[in-house]
Amino acid sequence: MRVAVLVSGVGSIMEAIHGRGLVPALVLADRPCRGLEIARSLGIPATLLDRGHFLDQHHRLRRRAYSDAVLGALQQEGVEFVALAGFGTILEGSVLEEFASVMFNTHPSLLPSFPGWHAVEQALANGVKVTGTTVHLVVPTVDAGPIIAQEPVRVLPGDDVDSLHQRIKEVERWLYPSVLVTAQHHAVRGQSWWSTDSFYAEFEQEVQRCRP
Ligand SMILES: Nc1nc2c(c(=O)[nH]1)N[C@@H](CN(C=O)c1ccc(C(=O)N[C@@H](CCC(=O)O)C(=O)O)cc1)CN2
Ligand SMILES: NCC(=O)N[C@@H]1O[C@H](COP(=O)([O-])[O-])[C@@H](O)[C@H]1O
Repeated sequence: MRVAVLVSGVGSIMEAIHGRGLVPALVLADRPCRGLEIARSLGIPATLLDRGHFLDQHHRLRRRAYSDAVLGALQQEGVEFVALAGFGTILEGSVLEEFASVMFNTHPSLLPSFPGWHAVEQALANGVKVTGTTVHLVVPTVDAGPIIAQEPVRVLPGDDVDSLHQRIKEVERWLYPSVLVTAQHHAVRGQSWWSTDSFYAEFEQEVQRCRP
């Protein structure tokens, strides 16, 4: 299955996906970031599709124009499966339709708590004792897609955003690839494959094999 990973940050989740043998056909970033550098160092085709180049568009059209450009880049590489890994731009329109039920995201909270771009900060600000990570399908409403997997992470005394986020990432780096490795054997565009017994059974085996 030809997989694309979309990044905006340091790329440690993308690196973990690669480390589990799921070699991306393309890594795409919406801004210059270390994730692109890591991809190139791994010999993975890497594209900067800078969303800053779409600022001349009217705000309402900007996101649509950018999303259409992402779709074009994915189609050019024959991508069949998309994993967002710290990708910082909200997508809309045809790219979401084209990759319905085969576009994934990993989010650093237990959705529906703390959606958005500042989930770890919000968990600390609200004083929760347990947060975690969520793997979900990407739909037009941000962080509202069907949940595929979740894992809890305890908040420790003295945690700050960095320390808590690093512990969450430690979980993401085994949980997200476990979902993706399994899903590539079951995912069918436009079908609710994630609620089948066969997917869940294989996913559980993958988790038992890879959970630290
Ligand atoms: N249609 C969807 N697009 C995206 C989703 C999604 O679920 N549906 N997930 C996000 C990833 N994400 C949270 O997991 C997320 C990323 C970015 C934002 C956001 O507010 N972005 C701002 C700019 C933020 C910045 O760069 O400072 C924006 O796009 O205006 C919220 C949630 C990826 N896309
Ligand atoms: N709302 C989206 C969001 O916050 N995504 C988060 O960005 C980080 C990327 O880490 P990385 O750059 O080290 O791969 C991950 O923790 C991911 O959950």
